[in-house]
Amino acid sequence: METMQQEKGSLSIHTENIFPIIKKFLYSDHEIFLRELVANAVDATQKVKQLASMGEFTGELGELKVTVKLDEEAKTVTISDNGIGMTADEIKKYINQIAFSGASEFVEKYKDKGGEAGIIGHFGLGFYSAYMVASKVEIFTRSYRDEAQPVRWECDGSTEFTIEPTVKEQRGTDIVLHIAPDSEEFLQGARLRQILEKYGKFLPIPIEFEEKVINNPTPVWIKNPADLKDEDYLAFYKELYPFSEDPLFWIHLNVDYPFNLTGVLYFPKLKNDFQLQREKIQLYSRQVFITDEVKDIVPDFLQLLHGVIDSPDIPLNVSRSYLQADGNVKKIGSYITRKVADKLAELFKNDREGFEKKFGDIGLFVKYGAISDEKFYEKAKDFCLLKNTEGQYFTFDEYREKVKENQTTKDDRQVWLYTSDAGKQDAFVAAARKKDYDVLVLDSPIDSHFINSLEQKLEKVSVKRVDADTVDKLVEKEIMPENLLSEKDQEALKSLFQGVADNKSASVNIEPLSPDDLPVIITFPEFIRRMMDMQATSGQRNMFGEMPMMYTVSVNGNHPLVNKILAAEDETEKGKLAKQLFDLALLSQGMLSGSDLTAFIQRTVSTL
Ligand SMILES: Nc1ncnc2c1ncn2[C@@H]1O[C@H](COP(=O)(O)OP(=O)(O)OP(=O)(O)O)[C@@H](O)[C@H]1O
Repeated sequence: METMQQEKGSLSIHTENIFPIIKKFLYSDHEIFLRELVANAVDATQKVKQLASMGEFTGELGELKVTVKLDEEAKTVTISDNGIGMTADEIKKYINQIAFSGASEFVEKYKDKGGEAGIIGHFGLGFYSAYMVASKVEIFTRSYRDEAQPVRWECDGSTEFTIEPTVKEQRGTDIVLHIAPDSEEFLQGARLRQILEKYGKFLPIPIEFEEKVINNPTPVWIKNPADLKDEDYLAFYKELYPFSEDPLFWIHLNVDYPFNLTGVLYFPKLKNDFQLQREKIQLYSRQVFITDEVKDIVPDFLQLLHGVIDSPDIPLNVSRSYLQADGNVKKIGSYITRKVADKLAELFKNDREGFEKKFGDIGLFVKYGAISDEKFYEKAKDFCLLKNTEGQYFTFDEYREKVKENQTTKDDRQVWLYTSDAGKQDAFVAAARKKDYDVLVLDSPIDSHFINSLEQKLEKVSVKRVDADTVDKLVEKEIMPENLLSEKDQEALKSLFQGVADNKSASVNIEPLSPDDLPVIITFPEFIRRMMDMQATSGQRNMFGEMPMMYTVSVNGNHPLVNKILAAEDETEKGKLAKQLFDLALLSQGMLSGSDLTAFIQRTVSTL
């Protein structure tokens, strides 16, 4: 065994203040010290295992593990491993120089940008992150090399360190943190356990804390898909999200070129509430949890999925703007997008019926993807389904065929009709169905955006809500019914109803509808209504401000009751009739409320 003596030295530091700076920058994320030190300990065990497999280490490997110990009285937290260990020279090189250069590089880079969100928790500051919580750190280590002298290193966060021979029986490293007075929260067992479970739940070797192993070293994503059953994937889902409903299906990701990535993505039952996203995709790097804020790595719509992505190729120690420009990160986004689209296409092709049943739960996701990602749309256009009021499902092409005959306008455009609420818009749906028009159900919060993007993408298709116009005008045909009323009668009706509506947002039209249609119909012009809907769902302050919804009052010139108004002698009688018909139209659109509704009911009762 080589002999060594105590040695003192000074870290080659350009600024004396590095530790206070580290402390300040990492303010919000002190807890990652444990992630960093445990990850180093795991790496050390992996290294000795690798040496053994290459025949460079022939001793007893033993059961490789990492142990975290808390000593409340001594105010220390110790991270121990039986990994590769370090010689005195290695400590000098790896701890005094390399680890330190990592820390000083960090400070150099970010000293002016301490506030930039995102960098902080992601930056693997490595060994020196110990000084965020410790006033003094000791290392006891014994290298795997037989002849190596065990050493003890100590540094109190100043630029001075001590290194000296020590006694240590076992191969490996103990890192002893003397917790600083301002970090005593880390002297609580429950807090340490919480941090270990957050970052270390799937580390590849056992992590022991308070006599219990806290991790599952072989999560499904690192296994071979061929060896896994559905139960395994479902059990893993429960492990990730104990309180969630089972997912619908999943994709096992596995790629090693041009970047390294494994993972499992699950499709949850989304229903219609994509605002309520509690569970998130978790990002790991070699089984170390990094974050569940993946918005710079995974395209927005994919964030509706759940599961795990593990990639050592995602740069974590850089700022957000850099991340977005990073080539690997972009490729990862498009790889996942392609995999997800392929999986959906395969499900659609192999089991159309099953796919239709699931569509209620994944439609929101598919539509969101189709709107926001051109490449996804290219695939999704063949499996994105439209459902009609009869509960039948169609692809875009199938639907085009279905309505071609009956819903093509005189200028050769198709009009696709939809309802956003089949119950409320029942009268309009019924009118359209009577004309043999098909009506789609598009009632999810994303649909106003989806419809807009459909119109831009599909040639010669307009999409209109059933109450966007009177039924004859929804699909403008060659032959429009003629107006039988005289100009004078039309004028008279117009000013009568304008008076009754008493509303600047209402415009009155006299129209030659069928006598079977309702006498007065209130409709909302598609374009403005949709823009307002879109702004409401995207939660922006909108350019329409508090503007009331514009609507059209269509008076059916061919209805007997309208003729009765014209025939009435007395002006008050005319007014009364018109008011009653107008209120009925409001009622059918759910727009009659408060004292107007009460008055309407009383008036109606008194006529019976
Ligand atoms: N428990 C340990 N056992 C053996 N060597 C260790 C241990 N902890 C640290 N080291 C050595 O010290 C070096 C520096 O560690 P540090 O954590 O600062 O940086 P890193 O692990 O190389 O990178 P990162 O910044 O990503 O953590 C390691 O590369 C390793 O060689």
